[in-house]
Amino acid sequence: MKVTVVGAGAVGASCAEYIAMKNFCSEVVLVDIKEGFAEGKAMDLMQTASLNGFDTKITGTTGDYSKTAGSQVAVITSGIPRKPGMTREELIGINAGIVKEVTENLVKHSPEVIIIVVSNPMDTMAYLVHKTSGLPKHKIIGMGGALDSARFKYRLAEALEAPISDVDGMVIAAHSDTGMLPLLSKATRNGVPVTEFLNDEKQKYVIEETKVGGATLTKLLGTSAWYAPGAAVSVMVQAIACDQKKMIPCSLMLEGEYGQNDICLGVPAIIGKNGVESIVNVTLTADEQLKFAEAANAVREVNGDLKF
Ligand SMILES: NC(=O)c1ccc[n+]([C@@H]2O[C@H](COP(=O)([O-])OP(=O)(O)OC[C@H]3O[C@@H](n4cnc5c(N)ncnc54)[C@H](O)[C@@H]3O)[C@@H](O)[C@H]2O)c1
Ligand SMILES: O=C(O)C[C@H](O)C(=O)O
Repeated sequence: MKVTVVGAGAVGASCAEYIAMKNFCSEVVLVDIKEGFAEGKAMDLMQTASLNGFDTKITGTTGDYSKTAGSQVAVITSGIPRKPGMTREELIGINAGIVKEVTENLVKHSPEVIIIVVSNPMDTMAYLVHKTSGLPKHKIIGMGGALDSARFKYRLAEALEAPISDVDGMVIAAHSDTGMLPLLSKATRNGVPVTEFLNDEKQKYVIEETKVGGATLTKLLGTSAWYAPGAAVSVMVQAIACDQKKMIPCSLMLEGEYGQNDICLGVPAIIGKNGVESIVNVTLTADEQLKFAEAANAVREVNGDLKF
């Protein structure tokens, strides 16, 4: 499988590295706008191949999309990241233009491509790709839930004082500081609801720390995170490449599911060779339904700032 990653910055390079290390792709093409940057990252990564034992060929290009032709999957990470104190939504002014232009270039050279959208504000950028790419809806997947769920599991393991392999859980709704919905009611430790182990204070801690997971790292790093985002994308690319039919929460165009229409929001989905194989309808509590609807209202407002 040939995969293109647009944006050879922190997330793009990390994602290319994880994909290569897992050795399931024949080729990864990195694209960046900064002269020589993608070529340099590709060369540096290729020089880890003999050390890390992978055969994936990684190449780089400065904006030559003919090199991406025939990609089955493309990941859009191009755009600016937030700085401490900013919200993801504040990035829309710069990132919308970048994501639109990149999408047009990708589809021109790979009309059958499946696009994974990473650039922020991600739910709105995924919506923009739907409105501008002409691709069918099962081929556009926003990455947020996979990362947020990994952070949820990290916080659950911390609160439970348990190994992460013992815990399971999922985050849906918006990829934003306020609109994330960690499904505590469904989270388990080896099949036992975590609510049986955690008191109210610990439950609240896990939920709040999960929601601001990206902001916490941005404050510590001075820019946003890249290892877990890169790993989350690689899991999604592998689910497509290997037709795993894995259930992963992703930001998808909703047409009636979860009571929403004409919006991209995080919902559990089965991911396989066609991209989105199906959306999974999970029964939410009344409180979760309310929070999901509130998150949708907030994302809809941000989408209103888009110009097509
Ligand atoms: N959805 C998520 O969960 C998630 C997670 C982490 C980061 N992000 C977002 O991903 C984006 C990238 O973050 P980063 O930390 O990698 O930033 P970064 O600055 O390290 O890398 C971005 C790269 O995009 C390139 N770029 C800009 N315009 C381009 C264009 N038109 N064509 C090709 N390349 C272009 C830049 O030159 C840069 O190398 C940000 O918007 C960030 O908010 C999203
Ligand atoms: O927090 C950010 O701005 C980047 C990304 O969305 C993340 O969650 O790490």
